[in-house]
Amino acid sequence: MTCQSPIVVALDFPTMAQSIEMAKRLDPSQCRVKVGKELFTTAGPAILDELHGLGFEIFLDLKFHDIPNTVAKAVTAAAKAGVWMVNVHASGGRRMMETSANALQQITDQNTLLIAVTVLTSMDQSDLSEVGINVTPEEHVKRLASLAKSSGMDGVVCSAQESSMLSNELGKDFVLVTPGIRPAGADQGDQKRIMTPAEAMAAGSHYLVMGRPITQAADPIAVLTKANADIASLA
Ligand SMILES: O=c1ccn([C@@H]2O[C@H](COP(=O)(O)O)[C@@H](O)[C@H]2O)c(=O)[nH]1
Repeated sequence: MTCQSPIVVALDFPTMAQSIEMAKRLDPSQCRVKVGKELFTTAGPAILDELHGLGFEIFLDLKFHDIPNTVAKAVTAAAKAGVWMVNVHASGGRRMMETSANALQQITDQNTLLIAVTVLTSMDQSDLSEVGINVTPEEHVKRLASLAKSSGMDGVVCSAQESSMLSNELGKDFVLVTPGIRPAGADQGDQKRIMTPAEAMAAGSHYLVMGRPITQAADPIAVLTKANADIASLA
C-alpha cells in the first residue's frame, strides 16, 4: 500500500503486544512506522514480520555505530529483512558509512534507504559542549550531514530546525528525516530542537517522526489525522 503521508509513527512500546495494538489502529496509507531500540530489543526481528504483515513500511531506527565491517553486516541484515529505511550514526565516520552503503548496493532486490544520524534532537548547545563539541548544533549537523552525503548516504536524521539550511546546502533530494516533531501545545518531553508538523514540512523535511504526541494521546488517530491535515493544507 502506498503511504500518502510523510509521518512516521515511533512505536516506542515495552511489549510487542502493545505495539501491534497501536499499529492495528493505524492505517498504512496514513503513516509509516518506526521500530526503535526498546521495541526491537524486546520483540526481536519478529516485530518486522508482524508490521510488514499489517502493510506498513518500516523505519528500523537502531542507529548503528561500530567498526565498518560490523555496521555493514548489520545494515545488510536489515535490508534483507525488507525494511524501508535503516540508519547509522554519522559520527562513525566516512569508512563506516561508505562500507555500509557499498554493502547495500550488493543487495539488488531491495531499495532500503540508508541514512545517518547527525545530532540527536534531544541535544542542545550545552549537551554538545559537554562532549567536547564547541560549535552550534546547526554547524555540527551541517558538518556531519555533508560527510554523510559524500559517504553515500541517502539522507540524514536531523531536527527540522536544520532542514531549511540542509536543503539549501545539500539539495532537495537529500532525504531529511526529522524527529522532535511536536504539535502546538504538545509536551516537549526530552526533546530540545522541535518544530510543529506543518513548520517542519515548510522547512524542507521529507519525513516527520512522531512518537509520544501520537502514541500517548487519548485519541492517537485524531492527532495523526490533524497532523496530516495541517501538512496537506500547505499544498
Ligand atoms: O535525533 C533523534 C533520533 C531519533 N529519535 C527517535 O525518534 C522518536 C521520537 O519520539 P518522540 O516521542 O516523538 O519524542 C524516538 O523513538 C527517538 O528514539 C529522536 O527523537 N531524535
